[in-house]
Amino acid sequence: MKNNHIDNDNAEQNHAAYVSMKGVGHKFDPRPDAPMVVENIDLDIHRHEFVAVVGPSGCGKSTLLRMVAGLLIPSNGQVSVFNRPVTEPRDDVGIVFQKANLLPWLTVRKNVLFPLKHKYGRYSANDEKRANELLDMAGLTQFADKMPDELSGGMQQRVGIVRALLLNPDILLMDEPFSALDALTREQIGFDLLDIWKEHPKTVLFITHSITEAVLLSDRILVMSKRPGSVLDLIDVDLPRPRSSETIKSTRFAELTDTIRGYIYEPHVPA
Ligand SMILES: Nc1ncnc2c1ncn2[C@@H]1O[C@H](COP(=O)(O)OP(=O)(O)OP(=O)(O)O)[C@@H](O)[C@H]1O
Repeated sequence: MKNNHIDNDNAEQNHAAYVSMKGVGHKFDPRPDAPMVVENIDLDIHRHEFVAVVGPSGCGKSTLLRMVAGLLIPSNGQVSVFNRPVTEPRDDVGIVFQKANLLPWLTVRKNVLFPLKHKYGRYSANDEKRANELLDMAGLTQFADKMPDELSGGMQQRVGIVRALLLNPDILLMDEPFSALDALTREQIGFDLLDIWKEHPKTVLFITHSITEAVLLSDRILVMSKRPGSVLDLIDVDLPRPRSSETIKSTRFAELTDTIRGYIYEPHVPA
């Protein structure tokens, strides 16, 4: 009976909006006549859902991500996580940026463990074990004792993802994490990310300029208009998982990418 309760609670948690944006708008310039950067964003993300955000350069994608992280408080509306308004920087989010920004004087393993050491002053043998498991999952076991400059760009980016995951955040915010990588590495690391996400479910907000990457990885895609960024569409990616290179060849994949291209390359007025 007790277990059923726990299961019901979890089911409810997973189904409820985990990250919620209601009427979110922002402008950096506080003057009343200054233009908005983003406006009227309504978005509910479920727990452990993978949501990609696409839209023209400057439409406010990173601004949205920073608001979820609590690094920026919206001028209008509210961002909440599990029904609590985000009012300050959250320490339960992992952020992965375009560049891994590894510390060049630490080995890969020590880079991955660094945030724990920084946060708690130390890390345990169990943390080290988890770091090794995640590094293994990311195909980096052989490189754990190497220095960052001995790794390729794709490997460094994998280290950055492992570093963000080791803190076991419930929310993973990814801001164009693969944009500095070549196309092949980019596709492979996308599949690696999906494997890790399956093993360690997280709520993911993933910003990308690549329409194919958005379709390949996510459950839903938020398509934003040009500045001031607002919601043009929220597209369900009804492609079966696990996704693979076969997925890319499917008719449905082509249909979904075409729909998004239509939004990005043809002028559209938000509804
Ligand atoms: N700290 C800031 N102060 C003033 N303006 C800012 C600040 N940060 C971002 N902006 C402006 O807000 C707008 C949205 O920026 P943001 O980085 O969120 O867009 P984006 O969609 O992520 O862009 P890109 O795809 O080019 O990375 C841009 O016009 C940018 O110049």
